[in-house]
Amino acid sequence: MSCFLTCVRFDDWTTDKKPKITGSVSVSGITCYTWDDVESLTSNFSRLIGSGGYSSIYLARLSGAKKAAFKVHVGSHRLYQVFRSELEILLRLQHPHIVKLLGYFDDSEETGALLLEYLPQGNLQEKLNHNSKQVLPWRNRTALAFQVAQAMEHIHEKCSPQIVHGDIKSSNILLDKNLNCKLCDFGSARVGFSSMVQPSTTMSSPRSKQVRMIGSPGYTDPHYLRTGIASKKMDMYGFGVVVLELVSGKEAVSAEKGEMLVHTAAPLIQDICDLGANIAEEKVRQFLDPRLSKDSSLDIEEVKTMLGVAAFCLRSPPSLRPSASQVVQTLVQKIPYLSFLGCGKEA
Ligand SMILES: Nc1ncnc2c1ncn2[C@@H]1O[C@H](COP(=O)(O)OP(=O)(O)OP(=O)(O)O)[C@@H](O)[C@H]1O
Repeated sequence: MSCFLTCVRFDDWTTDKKPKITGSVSVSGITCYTWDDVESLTSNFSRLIGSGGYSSIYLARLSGAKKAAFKVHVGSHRLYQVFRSELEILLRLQHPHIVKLLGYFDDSEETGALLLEYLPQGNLQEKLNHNSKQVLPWRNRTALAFQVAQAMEHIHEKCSPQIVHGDIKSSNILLDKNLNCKLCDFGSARVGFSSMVQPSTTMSSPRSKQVRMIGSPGYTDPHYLRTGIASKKMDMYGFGVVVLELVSGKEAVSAEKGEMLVHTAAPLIQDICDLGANIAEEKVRQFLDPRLSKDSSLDIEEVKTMLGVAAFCLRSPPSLRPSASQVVQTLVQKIPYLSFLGCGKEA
């Protein structure tokens, strides 16, 4: 098999931001594969493990029986551009709670594939689903909120140039065997100043060139829908919805009634904003995932903290929302065990 053809290093960026091919040995651990390799590692695409609007994700088996996931974008230049954009961003990112890029295939025209570390427990949306065999314990839910906030703090504040994810939602949060998480799907992400550019061409003239709107139903910041301006605060909004899902166990958009969780939670969110920790326990319990009633780790004050975080993240105008690092600080101050879970420090 003709793997390990080329390598890409973080310091090998050319001015047009395309990864520069530097040799035949993979030094940084990020490998460029051939299409034959993609076919062979996925056993001819025999096991589909996920799919989205832009790609299909297949199980790949590396040497030594190590598993990985090949995220394949095939068939159009538009999908290819989504692939390129995600590749360029993942090449910059290294964080314990962001999915790791292991390699890629790129035909430079219309097909691309990202080889990602494999997360065996699927995504958070599936795990919270009522048909899931396992009920996610309360302590894991607080830890997941904390870990996602840390990943967002990294992309928003600690890396340069800063990155807006653009599609924070529970199906973009992948779980490992210990129920720790990694943020994935940077296909909608915006880097640096590009995140602040208003796509006025789409909004003003239907004839003009289409600019792709980002985000997913139930998670999209109303301010972004109105203005088209992608910002860190739109990520905070999506995070607020994810925290509501973690507390309630409900979907962002109910499959049965089509109701949005932000709407059903609105009266409670208002009470939290008005009363803070003085909110009646009864109201909090009514919103709480009923499957947590027997969970001995449940602490109602922690539930109030999580709801407080969600309420602040969902505020309008966006300038009233906290930053990711403020969320990280609040969670660790109010839920002290989070700092002892081993997820408080970057690896
Ligand atoms: N590394 C991985 N390990 C395990 N499962 C994965 C991995 N990457 C993706 N998946 C599965 O595939 C699903 C879709 O992945 P992803 O969101 O990256 O695709 P997409 O085409 O960008 O989707 P979207 O329509 O949300 O933009 C995930 O929700 C998850 O269930």
